[in-house]
Amino acid sequence: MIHPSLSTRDLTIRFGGHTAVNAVTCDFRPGELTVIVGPNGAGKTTYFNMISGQLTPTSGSVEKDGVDLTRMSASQIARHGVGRAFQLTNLFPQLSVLENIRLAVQAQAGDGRRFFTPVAKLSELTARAERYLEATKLSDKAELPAAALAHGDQRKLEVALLMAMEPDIYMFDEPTAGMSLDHAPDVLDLIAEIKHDHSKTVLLVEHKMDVVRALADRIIVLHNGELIADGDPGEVMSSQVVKDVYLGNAGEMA
Ligand SMILES: Nc1ncnc2c1ncn2[C@@H]1O[C@H](COP(=O)(O)OP(=O)(O)OP(=O)(O)O)[C@@H](O)[C@H]1O
Repeated sequence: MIHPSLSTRDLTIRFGGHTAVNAVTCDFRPGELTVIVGPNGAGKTTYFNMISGQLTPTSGSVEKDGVDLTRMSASQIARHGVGRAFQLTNLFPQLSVLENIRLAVQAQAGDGRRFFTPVAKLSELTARAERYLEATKLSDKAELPAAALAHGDQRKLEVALLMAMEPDIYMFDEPTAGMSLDHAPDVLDLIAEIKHDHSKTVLLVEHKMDVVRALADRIIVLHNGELIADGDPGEVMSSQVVKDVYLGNAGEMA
């Protein structure tokens, strides 16, 4: 059995009297893509927010490769190799697409604070940035200001920035939300490629069943903040407990 790269133990958060995530214990392993499903308000995003440090749990813990991340800030957690795709929060809108990726590569290389970069080093960083540009099919947009990208291309740029961080754990929260049908396959192909790298662990929150079917190695189901099912996609989706949960949410799992 492969050793878990990421674990949550009894992870819990309460907002006032409301327990949004309740004692979720789960291990995630390299080479595995886990899709987290559940009805609206089940606690999926809140669970993600505790793993990536946007929220501090009320109790329980998050551990990566034996390191306790529970009380760390979001940026410390990112430096420990947990990368989450965010909508444009780490983007410089006026800089070109390539420059944005190069800055992310530079930050990953530990040169983020250096004002002057030697030319040889700069060309190496640019070459790496160009690889991510190509992987995300944005090469023809390299010189455009990031702000000028259409929504679908901005989502691809988010993935490029995430790849440039070279995280061990990739977290995606509805990566194709709001995307047109012609752009979504590119992003899904990228995630599929990431999952083929067996050193990476991928966590995905997703409502769209075609996306879940295409990518999931494993599905976990949250309901009212609790983990109610965990396992092989076919088994989980056909289980009675999942059918019961979704019965009152017809149409949600399209
Ligand atoms: N900062 C907060 N303060 C108070 N309540 C919150 C906060 N964040 C989340 N909640 C509550 O926690 C519960 C879980 O919300 P969460 O957004 O994690 O669900 P979700 O499964 O991601 O839903 P969706 O699929 O609709 O995105 C909800 O009842 C929500 O109202």
